[in-house]
Amino acid sequence: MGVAIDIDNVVKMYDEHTVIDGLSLTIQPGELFTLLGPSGCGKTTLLRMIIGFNSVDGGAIKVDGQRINDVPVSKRKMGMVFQNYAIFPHMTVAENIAFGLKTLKDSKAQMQSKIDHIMKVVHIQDHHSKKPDKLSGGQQQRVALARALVINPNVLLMDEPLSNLDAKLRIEMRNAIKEIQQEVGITTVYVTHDQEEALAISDRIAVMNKGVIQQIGKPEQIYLRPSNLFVAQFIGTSNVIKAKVEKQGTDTFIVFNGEYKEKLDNVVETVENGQEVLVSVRPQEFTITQEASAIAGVVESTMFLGINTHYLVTLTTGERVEVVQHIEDKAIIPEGTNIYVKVKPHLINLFDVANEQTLMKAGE
Ligand SMILES: Nc1ncnc2c1ncn2[C@@H]1O[C@H](COP(=O)(O)OP(=O)(O)OP(=O)(O)O)[C@@H](O)[C@H]1O
Repeated sequence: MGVAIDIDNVVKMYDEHTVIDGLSLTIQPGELFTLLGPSGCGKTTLLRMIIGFNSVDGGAIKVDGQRINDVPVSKRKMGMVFQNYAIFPHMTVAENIAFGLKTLKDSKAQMQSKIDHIMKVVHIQDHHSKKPDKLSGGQQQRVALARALVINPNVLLMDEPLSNLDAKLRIEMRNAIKEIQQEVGITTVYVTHDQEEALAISDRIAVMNKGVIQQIGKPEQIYLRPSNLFVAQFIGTSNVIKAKVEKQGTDTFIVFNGEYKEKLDNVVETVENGQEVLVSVRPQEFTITQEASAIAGVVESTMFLGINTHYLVTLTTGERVEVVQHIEDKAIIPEGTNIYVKVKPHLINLFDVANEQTLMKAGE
């Protein structure tokens, strides 16, 4: 089911400027693999190298072990869906989809059967005679998807396909894309800068920054155990606060503000007693408590958002953190209240101050 894609030490230069300098990753057959990163990090550049719109200036791209660097776009058997749909306004839905089949030498009956089939797969069959201006954004994107899939490609490439849709439709369409991708079983490379979308849709994610892969993993691995501070801050919201490691025999503790400490079970052995570290704590990984032994702070602002309440808290260290409490946890705390916060030790992550790399054990 699907093909494997090997990206082996690839380089991309625009004029004299190197934007990707020796990037490697492997995409498994049939998986939905997402390239995630901030604007300008090189996601689209890499996607365009895979389909062949961009030259490969070093290294190799292989599909099922075959090097494709010099294979023309039309011979790569790949389908692509763009942010702006790129469907033709003067053609009906069915004509747009048929356009993808033009280069194949199918009989009329074969073409019709392929078009009918793919319209059903993407749930657009009831609109086959409509022009795109009579369709919603989501329906237009389904047409673009059908046109990419109708040629029965080996690989599907999607570049920010949901960016032009409103928030509600984006969620509906990401579910639809995931379902269709699984039904077809096609190896898919998906580009987005939206971390929530990436978490929701992907089998695996590569987080990129400045042309360099920061981490590759399943959504929950990347969220729970980010490999460096960039990933911790790019995926979701993370507060970063300073703390010190304390070692007592075989036990490791993290000490905040010189006094409040928690025992940690999943820190690498190489951390040293007294080592200063950066700790990333997501807003929901704090607990507000009455215990004076925890980290003291004052509530600067309170925002009630229904299911959760968000607090901006200034700690006595001067650090400002966002704290989220579930509605069931506590009564709403007014601004100006002195509070204490604790962390949930199994969820927080420690990073080296110097290189900002994780100090947590791999695979946890
Ligand atoms: N045709 C080009 N010529 C010169 N530089 C380019 C070209 N295309 C992209 N770049 C540069 O290469 C870098 C990577 O761009 P790319 O479009 O791949 O990033 P991206 O992560 O997809 O960002 P976005 O989400 O904004 O599209 C950027 O610094 C960009 O300015």
